[in-house]
Amino acid sequence: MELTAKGMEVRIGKKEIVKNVSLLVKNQQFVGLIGPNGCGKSTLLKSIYKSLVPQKGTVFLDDMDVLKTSEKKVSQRLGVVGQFNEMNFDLTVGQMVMLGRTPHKKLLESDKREDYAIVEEALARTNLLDYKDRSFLSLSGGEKQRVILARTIAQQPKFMILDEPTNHLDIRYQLEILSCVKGLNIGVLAALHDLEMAAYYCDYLYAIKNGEVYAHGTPEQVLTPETIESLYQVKCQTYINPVTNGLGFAFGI
Ligand SMILES: Nc1ncnc2c1ncn2[C@@H]1O[C@H](COP(=O)(O)OP(=O)(O)OP(=O)(O)O)[C@@H](O)[C@H]1O
Repeated sequence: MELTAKGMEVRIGKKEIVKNVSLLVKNQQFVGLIGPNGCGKSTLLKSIYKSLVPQKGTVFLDDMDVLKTSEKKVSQRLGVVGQFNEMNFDLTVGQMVMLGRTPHKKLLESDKREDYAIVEEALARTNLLDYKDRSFLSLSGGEKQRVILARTIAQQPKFMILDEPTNHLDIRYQLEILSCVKGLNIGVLAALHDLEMAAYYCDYLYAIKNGEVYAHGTPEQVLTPETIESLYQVKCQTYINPVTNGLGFAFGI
């Protein structure tokens, strides 16, 4: 499934936060959104997944006009792992992940054997089988993050948007989560702060600065010292990471 966002503009109050951004995620591509704090990544993603209404722009998932289609229909195809996942009421991990099945059910329809099997598989993919009966609110930040990903996997979306999915996660789980998402073989658009991970997992990158696309291309094209220095106001040198054989980065101020 292909995502096409064109001419996205978001203003909050008088401030222009997203300025005429267009981007494309081709079928099964893993596309990363990078850029400094406050450059507009989350706002852009929210305007794409209907959490806020852009002043201008269109979003299509293949031929589905996302901004004009009902939430339920969109959720049958698009899964979202947002940045903040706080809840005020408690559910078990199993119940939380079962919520991912909601878009595929009719009102008050009960859970079927197939739904339980899908939930088990999502828990297995995220290494959470042992947590199934734990209370969600008792989990650590990183564990909660994995549950939210499991819920989104159980939704069986054809496209996934993730806003800093590795927030709260230790190094091992950062790698596991991104490998897990990559292994879904669906289109992915993810805001990522870690440039080595972006270089390693992404097929294509959009760098955002002051609400605009500053650069886009393959990780090798975008993640040059010059672009990184301009985006983040740091000194930077790139090298080949001896462990991953991917791009590595050394920073200083
Ligand atoms: N509801 C709001 N009211 C006022 N300003 C807002 C609102 N939401 C976002 N902003 C501002 O818009 C700018 C972009 O915020 P956004 O969260 O999109 O950035 P980001 O690139 O995702 O940052 P980070 O990397 O820190 O998560 C920031 O300056 C933020 O303060």
